[in-house]
Amino acid sequence: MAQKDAANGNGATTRPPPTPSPIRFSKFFQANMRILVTGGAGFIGSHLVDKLMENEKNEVIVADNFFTGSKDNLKKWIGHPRFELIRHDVTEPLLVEVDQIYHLACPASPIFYKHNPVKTIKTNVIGTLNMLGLAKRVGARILLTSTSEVYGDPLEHPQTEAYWGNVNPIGVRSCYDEGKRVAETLMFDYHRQHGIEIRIARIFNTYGPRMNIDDGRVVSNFIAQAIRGEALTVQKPGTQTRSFCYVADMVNGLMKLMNGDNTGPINIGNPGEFTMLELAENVKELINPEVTVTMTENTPDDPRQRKPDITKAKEVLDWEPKVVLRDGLVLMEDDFRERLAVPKKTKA
Ligand SMILES: NC(=O)c1ccc[n+]([C@@H]2O[C@H](COP(=O)([O-])OP(=O)(O)OC[C@H]3O[C@@H](n4cnc5c(N)ncnc54)[C@H](O)[C@@H]3O)[C@@H](O)[C@H]2O)c1
Ligand SMILES: O=c1ccn([C@@H]2O[C@H](COP(=O)(O)OP(=O)(O)O[C@H]3OC[C@@H](O)[C@H](O)[C@H]3O)[C@@H](O)[C@H]2O)c(=O)[nH]1
Repeated sequence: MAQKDAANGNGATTRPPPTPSPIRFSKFFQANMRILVTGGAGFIGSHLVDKLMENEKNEVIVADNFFTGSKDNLKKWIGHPRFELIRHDVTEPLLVEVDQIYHLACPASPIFYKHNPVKTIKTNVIGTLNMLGLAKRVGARILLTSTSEVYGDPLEHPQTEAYWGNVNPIGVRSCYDEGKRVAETLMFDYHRQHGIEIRIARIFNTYGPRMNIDDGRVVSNFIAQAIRGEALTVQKPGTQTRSFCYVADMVNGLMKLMNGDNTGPINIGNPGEFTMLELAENVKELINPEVTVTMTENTPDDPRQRKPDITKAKEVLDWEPKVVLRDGLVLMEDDFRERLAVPKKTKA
């Protein structure tokens, strides 16, 4: 029971939250909500920025080092009076005046986060410390995009937020898994010690338009392979499972979490669970029935199963995903075909 309470973030704060800028309480000047999105040039971040920019009361600042993200993802906002883009690495302090911080900066694809593992840890630990320091100074609310990888290779299925996980602390994925676990710890310590308003989302594998074509994650790999007419590379054994969430559902969940009352951690993901062989069959059927499926070597510590229990998100956020995998794959196909310049064959 103690485990459940701690996982739900019931640790009491010892201090009142820091005071936000006086402009928040100004009588005559209607200030906009100033929102910082770290990692906003990336896949999820840029979709979040699109949604935040729809609200004319929001001013959005993106801070990104462009390691996996791109200005291209934000091109429609560059030059907009309510939008600012800063080339910045979150491992360095950032001085901006904001009311909310969506802290996404961190490579998400295993290929990229394993590329420079020490940098990945610095991004998760020093980057999160810096953003918490900023939140403390300006009295901002901060949301961390944590991950299903905090559950490691889970021994409980599906995973609830109360599960403490089964993570290898010294493996090749640890820079990310353990990095995010420390980031969660820092969030709760700043909350308890300094009264910072925190929100933690545990995101499950998310897919959709605008993913890097060479991102290396399974959905983008299979879709690009199917469009190019290449074999779909299922890593062994192929029976490992994942739950895939469409990006629009994810953004909706993150915004509800930020603007709600619950600190989290809260699982945000789609509970539909598929083996990688099933995913390959779906992609093949929907996108290119002529491609073959080939079995390839897997990487160390690949989790065997993952499925979110989203009871808490339903209860406290009134959130659940709307887009089923087969619909989401088709939406993503259109975007990938455009970027790969391979139009759909029309039936003769
Ligand atoms: N997409 C998923 O399936 C998934 C699942 C779980 C958690 N998440 C988390 O969500 C967040 C966004 O994921 P994504 O899929 O959009 O990944 P992404 O790689 O497309 O985006 C990450 C962004 O962060 C930037 N970045 C990386 N290191 C940085 C640094 N040190 N300083 C500043 N910017 C930096 C990158 O350039 C990129 O724009 C990440 O924190 C990731 O861990 C994603
Ligand atoms: O070409 C491929 C790529 C991957 N895979 C398999 O597909 C499964 C999913 O792999 P992905 O690379 O998409 O990523 P994972 O689900 O392991 O991690 C993902 O979800 C949790 C997030 O925190 C991570 O940031 C995200 O990358 C793995 O079992 C992997 O072995 C293939 O079968 N073929």
